[in-house]
Amino acid sequence: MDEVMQSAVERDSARRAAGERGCVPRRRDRAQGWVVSSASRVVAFVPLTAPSAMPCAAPPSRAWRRRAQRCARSCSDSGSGIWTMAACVACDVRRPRGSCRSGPNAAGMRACRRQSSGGLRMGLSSSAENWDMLTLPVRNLDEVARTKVVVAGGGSFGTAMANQFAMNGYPVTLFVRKAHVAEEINTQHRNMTFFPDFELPENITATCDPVEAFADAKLVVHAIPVQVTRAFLVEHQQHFPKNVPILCTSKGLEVRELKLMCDLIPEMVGRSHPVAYLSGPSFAREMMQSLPTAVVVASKDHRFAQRLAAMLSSPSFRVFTSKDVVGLEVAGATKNVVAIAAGICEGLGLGMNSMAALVTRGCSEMRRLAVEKGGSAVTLAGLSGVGDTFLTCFGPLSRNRTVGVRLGKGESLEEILATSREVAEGVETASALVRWLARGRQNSNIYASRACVKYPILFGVAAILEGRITPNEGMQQLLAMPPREED
Ligand SMILES: NC(=O)C1=CN([C@@H]2O[C@H](COP(=O)(O)OP(=O)(O)OC[C@H]3O[C@@H](n4cnc5c(N)ncnc54)[C@H](O)[C@@H]3O)[C@@H](O)[C@H]2O)C=CC1
Ligand SMILES: O=C(CO)COP(=O)(O)O
Repeated sequence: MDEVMQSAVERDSARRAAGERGCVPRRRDRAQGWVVSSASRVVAFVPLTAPSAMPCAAPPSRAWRRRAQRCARSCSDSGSGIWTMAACVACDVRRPRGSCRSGPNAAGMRACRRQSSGGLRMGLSSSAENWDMLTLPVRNLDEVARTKVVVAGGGSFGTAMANQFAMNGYPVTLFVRKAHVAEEINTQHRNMTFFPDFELPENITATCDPVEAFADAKLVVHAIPVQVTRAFLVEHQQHFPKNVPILCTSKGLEVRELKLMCDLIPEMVGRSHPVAYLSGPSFAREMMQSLPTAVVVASKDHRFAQRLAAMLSSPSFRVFTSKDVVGLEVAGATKNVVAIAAGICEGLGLGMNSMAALVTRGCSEMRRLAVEKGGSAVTLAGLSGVGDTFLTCFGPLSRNRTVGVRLGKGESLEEILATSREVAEGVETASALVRWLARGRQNSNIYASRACVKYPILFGVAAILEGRITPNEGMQQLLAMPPREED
């Protein structure tokens, strides 16, 4: 057992090593976990378990596997479901001498059983009040294996989401545009365009045929860039199964009609489809590496958000829920523009004082805008607000930040876009945002609106992207603003 109970540091480094080698969880072990292996050897064993349980980073010892299997069988016999087994396995890992029946959490287990006819949260920190809903989509392997998830968009985030669902046992169909991408995923289990270094689980398949893709889908994950979402839905929504739930991961504001995804998607697909929105600091590459990540799923239907959280959660992926769809959506759209500003600051070499000031004031603009549109300031202080802003402003993997850095170094926007393979949503969203803020004004008057004074960073970035001012002039204008009370 000691070899399994490694220190947190050892655990982390082993998982990171697995990620760096391009290893992915390949198959579900009989003890209800994932064997993470390279071509030649097992690198780690990750028990399939609820979010706060820690994975172990060493291959399981034979004694541990026997105990875990016994534990899992006993849970299975009592009809407690897979999450119960997983929790027991995790519990067993952490308490070498404990077992399902005699462990220190036996009382909690009984309480959970009473609450939810089989749901169990042994050793986990949060309350069990909603556990019955959380257990639903992962109650048993057969049910999970029948729950087809379709991910629309074979870009970097679509692939990372597909990987996340597939690792949790769901059969995933990636709906992609290019035949060669589908072919590579089906035959080589790799998305050679975005993640050639990662082997995908075998329960991910890909197709370009919308009829085949969406047939029998139980959940559609939307990972298509914001500006092409309308056209995408016009073309393909007819193939969606009736009332199929949708999880949207795109972040931005539509240029054409100044709509957030939470306005656009229900309008396009009809109100009968439950829709949830995922946001938060989550670089696709780090998710592929199974590096610890925390996100938020927001939906007006909290039960739906909880259901999705349960489907997505894994030892390296923590999913919070929220009802504040507007706050989360405004944050996700705006942080990309703030990240372009941060990149410009970096590209101009203005130092860390100015960077910290700029990002902080950017967060303040985001918060004011979200509250103005009906969101909550609490959301803006959370993962989808400052969390994602920090990641995108300071993280070298950010495409929006990279656009800013290149602008700051003197490249033109045309040059940058012509040489970028992936979408940087902030570019189009910036000009949509200023029009949204200055609603009612003629285009030529937008920069003379009161909103321009209230949101100087958002307007500044838009003006730079539209070529009205240079990055240097943009920064000078910010510094030249009159002193005011901090808000
Ligand atoms: N990459 C990341 O780390 C994260 C991205 N996101 C968001 O996810 C969304 C998608 O981003 P990525 O996958 O990273 O973008 P990407 O640029 O990597 O891929 C976009 C995908 O959309 C497809 N696509 C483009 N136009 C299409 C059309 N008309 N019809 C069908 N498919 C089309 C492309 O073929 C490509 O596969 C964006 O809104 C982004 O902000 C959210 C969190 C993290
Ligand atoms: O939204 C993201 C991470 O949460 C990705 O940001 P970029 O689009 O700037 O890479």
